[in-house]
Amino acid sequence: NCEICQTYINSSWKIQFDNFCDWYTHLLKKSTTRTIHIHVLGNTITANPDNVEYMLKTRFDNFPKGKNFSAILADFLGRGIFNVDGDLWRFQRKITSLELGRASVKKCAFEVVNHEIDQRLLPLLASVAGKEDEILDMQDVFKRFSFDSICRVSFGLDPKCLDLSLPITKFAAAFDLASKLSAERAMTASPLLWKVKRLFNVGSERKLQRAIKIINMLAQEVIKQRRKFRFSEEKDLLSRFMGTISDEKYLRDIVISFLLAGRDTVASALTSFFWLMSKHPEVEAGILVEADRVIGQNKELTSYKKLKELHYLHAAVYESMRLYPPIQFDSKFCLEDDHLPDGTFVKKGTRVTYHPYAMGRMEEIWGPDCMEFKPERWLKNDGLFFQENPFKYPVFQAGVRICLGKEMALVELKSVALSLLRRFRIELAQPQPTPSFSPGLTSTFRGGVPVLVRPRKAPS
Ligand code: HEM
Repeated sequence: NCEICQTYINSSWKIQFDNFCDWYTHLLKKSTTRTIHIHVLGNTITANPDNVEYMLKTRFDNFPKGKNFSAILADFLGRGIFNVDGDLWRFQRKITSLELGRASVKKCAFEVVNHEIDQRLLPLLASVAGKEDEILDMQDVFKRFSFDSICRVSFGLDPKCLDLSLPITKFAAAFDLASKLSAERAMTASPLLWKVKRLFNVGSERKLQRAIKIINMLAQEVIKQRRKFRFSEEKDLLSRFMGTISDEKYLRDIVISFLLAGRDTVASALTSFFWLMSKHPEVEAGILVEADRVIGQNKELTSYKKLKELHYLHAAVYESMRLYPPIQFDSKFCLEDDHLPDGTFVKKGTRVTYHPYAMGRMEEIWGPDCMEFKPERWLKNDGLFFQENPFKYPVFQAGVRICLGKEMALVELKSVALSLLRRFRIELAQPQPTPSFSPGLTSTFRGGVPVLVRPRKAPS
């Protein structure tokens, strides 16, 4: 009898909303506690920062990923860090945070990313700049860029050196499909539906298994090449794992989790950032003015230290992910009956989801102008960036399992933004008033983002 569940089952939310997350945002705004429950999914969803802090920090142990959710992603992510709790998670988190936390890795990430930009991204854009008939899908370009970057930083490999039986685009398509079909599993009213399909290897489950097979080939090749290049002498994340794990399947799961972590999130953040830039020339101008002041006119960015001095750019990147978080929502599983700080009772076994996309649109968190794109909201009077409470902005998650690649991601986002904006003006090839997202584990623009690239008259 629940109206919301009826709307979910017959998909009638599509009449009013372009995106599923917009419908949830609407429901969460109407709720006085900013928490709702979708009975048919057994899912409590919240946009209340106190609840988010409670589940991600205060009562972290009572809100793990859980077996039900892990089962949904098990075929795709196996025992990779994104899909496990307990000792398996602690082990991978420890190795990863030690490796990614090293100052030398941050410096190396800056160098790798800027090398990728200079050698691949800029020449690609320059080759189409100013040509009216050359349309580029920025989303696709950013997926390639972030794939190369994560392979080089985390695995110490350039994808070009992989001896692949299929073109890299086939792997990319398989990745996108596996992410979409795995996310769709989570949206079915009963897990029985996809489990039966998997048992008989039919429909979407058949496609998913095929995509996973292709992804496994890629991960296998990464491990093979790393071994060939004498991993023990190298210092990269994969070599660290290979030094302690001999189980090939486990290593493969780890590689796949890092590809997903590093490729899709960064590509998604860059895509929505440039989509917003095409609509906000005043912000673009602000970034260029700051760059000229801090780096110097006609001078190139040469150090990680200088990048950190670009506060307006940093604010613009944060602001863009406030409105368009790469991971729009994220779910945990309640182990024992609990009460959230807003008074919501959560029964043992319930899926509990925090919703960064909706949280970025809440007036009580961001004020009455919450729907506007305003990097200034992140700056103090002295123009320095001000870090908001992470539980109000859980774009990188927050608390005990906060994203381990945050710093690396910010280096990538800011370096790409700066390099491209200083050389080109990127315009949408077709008007696209609001983004429409396709289902997936990370937010993806349906149909990509086709653009025209124009050279800037004089480099600023
Ligand atoms: C804009 C880019 C990024 C965003 C928005 C982002 C966001 C997130 C979020 C929301 C989670 C929690 C996911 C979950 O538990 O279900 C997460 C976890 C994680 N992220 Fe990121 N991420 C980004 C880039 C990266 C990059 C480049 C890496 C590189 C290695 C990375 C590595 C990780 C890892 C290892 C975890 C798992 C942490 C754990 O479970 O303890 N992320 N990230």
